[in-house]
Formats: sequence, structure tokens, C-alpha cells
Amino acid sequence: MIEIDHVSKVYDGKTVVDDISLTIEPHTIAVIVGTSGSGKTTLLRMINRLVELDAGMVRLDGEDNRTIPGYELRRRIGYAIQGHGLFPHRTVAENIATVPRLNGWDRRRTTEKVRELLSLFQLDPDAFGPRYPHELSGGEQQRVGVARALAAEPNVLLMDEPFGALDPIIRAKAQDDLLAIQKHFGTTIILVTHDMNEAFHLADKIAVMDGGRLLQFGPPDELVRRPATGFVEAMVGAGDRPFRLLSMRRVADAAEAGEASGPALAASMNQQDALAELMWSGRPAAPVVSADGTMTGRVTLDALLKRARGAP
Ligand SMILES: Nc1ncnc2c1ncn2[C@@H]1O[C@H](COP(=O)(O)OP(=O)(O)OP(=O)(O)O)[C@@H](O)[C@H]1O
Repeated sequence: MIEIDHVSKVYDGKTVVDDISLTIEPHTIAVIVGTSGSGKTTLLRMINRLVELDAGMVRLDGEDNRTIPGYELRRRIGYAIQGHGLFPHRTVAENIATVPRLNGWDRRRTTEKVRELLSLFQLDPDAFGPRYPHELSGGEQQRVGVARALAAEPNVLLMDEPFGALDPIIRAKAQDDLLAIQKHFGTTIILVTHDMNEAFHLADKIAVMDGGRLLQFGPPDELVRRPATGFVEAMVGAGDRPFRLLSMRRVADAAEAGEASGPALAASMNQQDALAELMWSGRPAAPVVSADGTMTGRVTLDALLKRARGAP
């Protein structure tokens, strides 16, 4: 658990992080959003003490982070940034192995970890391990950057606009990879982004910042239904509310008994995509199929529209 307890930071007489408190539960993803200069990066860097606090305290599993030695913090907390920061003269495998080596892992354990991570990020270890960063595309470099941050099996991963430079298709893929990896390792992730779609896609809870202050910290659904301020409402995008609500739910949750014709929709598909599919194919309903191939009923346009208006 990460407890951020009344933390503040002042630069040149200006309070850039202003008395912020929030608690991030283990194995969850918290996403920090807000306007440029609102203090997101500063808050993130206070967790691993790349920025020292002027007031308040950050506790990691109950321990004041100022009492934890720097090397221990770097072992426990991975850090991934936009532009990845790979070492250009080291191969991909050597880049990923950096922190395990510092931690004194033996060669075999390190090699296994590197291969596991490359495979998880869908990069063939034999093809990509020996290459140098400049021999990779931007998206591949970014994935290696995140793999490197995860190499020492940190409990916590801090990510600052990790996918900012990626095109939308690769970005969506990187987000899905991250979700799968978070499930696999149970890592607690705190991620800063400018992209509200990314925030809604990834977050268990979203923190909205403005002018150094925390305006709201809650599940995506709560931000849509009960925005704490007009600023939060504007960040969520008032016009996008119906789609945001649908994007957070699966077809399985809107399925009902009954028949429908045409191609089936996966129970795991999100309701926003299902609505788009029904509208595009001009159907009032579609059959629903579960992951094991069983037909589990149907989903109707009506049911989806009701949910877009806020029905549970
Ligand atoms: N080392 C520093 N010295 C002085 N001022 C700083 C320093 N780091 C950040 N600031 C200022 O603190 C404020 C918050 O910066 P921060 O990088 O945390 O914002 P941000 O929300 O992450 O912004 P962006 O979205 O543009 O990256 C800004 O006004 C910035 O100029």
C-alpha cells in the first residue's frame, strides 16, 4: 500500500504540490491526470524520492520512504518514462538486465527474467535480445523500457507518460500489454497521462489534479457520475459521458436471455464497442458468446442505450 499523506512541494516560493493525500491499494492501477504544470510528475517523483518532500510523508507498506535507503527504493520501485531512457550502447537484453545485475542476481536467473519479460511484451527474445535500441521501432523501444522497469520484480511501478510518443494503434496495444502484465505480476502501478481515454482504460482509480491540488480521487465510474468540481467534469468530457460509462463495462453485464441473428459478440467485449457494432451492422440485437464458445444469450441496442444513460 502507498500512503501519500499531506505532501507538499514548493519551488521558488510557488507551491506546485499542495497538501495532497491519497492511498493506493496494493495490486491496483492509479492514474494521475490534470493540466500541464499541475504537479503530476512532481507528485509521482516524491514516491521514489527523486523529488524530496517539503511537507508530509509518503509511506510504502507503512514505512516512511525517507527511512528506506536509495538502492532499496530503486529495487522496490520501477520507473518508466516517456522516451524510455534506454542505454544506447547496451543491447536490449543488457538494458533489461541492468537492475537485476545491480541486485546481484546470477546469470541464469537474469537471463530467464529477460526472456520472460521479452516474451510477455511479445518481442521474440532471440531476435530482440541481442539488438541495440536504435535497431528497434519507437514502440518496441518503449516496451523494452517498461520491461526494464519491471525486471527486478518491483512491487511498485511508476510510469510518467510511458506511451505518450506512440501512435494510437501501438498505444492501445501497449496498454493491453500493461494490463496483462499487471495481472501477471500483481504490480501496483501509478501512471501519469494526458490522455483521458488511457486513464479510463487502465485505471482502478483516477486522481485529477489542478494547480497542485487534488480535486478528486476515485474509480472512473464515480468521476463520470459524480464529478467533484466543474473542472473534473470538463476533464472527463461531459459529451463523452455515455461512452465512458459503456467503455467501463463488458457485454456479459448487459446480456439477457433470448435469441438474435448475425455474428456473435464476445462476452468480454466492452459495451461501447458492442454499441458501435450494433449501430454499424444495423441490428437491434446480437448473440453473445463466452470465451469457451458457449452462446450465453443476446445483447440488445435498448439495453446498451439504457446503460449509456446511466442505468446500472
Ligand atoms: N526542479 C524544478 N524547479 C523549479 N520548478 C519546477 C521543477 N520541477 C517542476 N517545477 C514546476 O512545478 C510545476 C509542476 O510541474 P510538474 O512537472 O510536476 O507538472 P506536470 O503536471 O507533470 O506537467 P506536464 O503535464 O506538463 O508534464 C510546474 O510549474 C513546473 O514548472
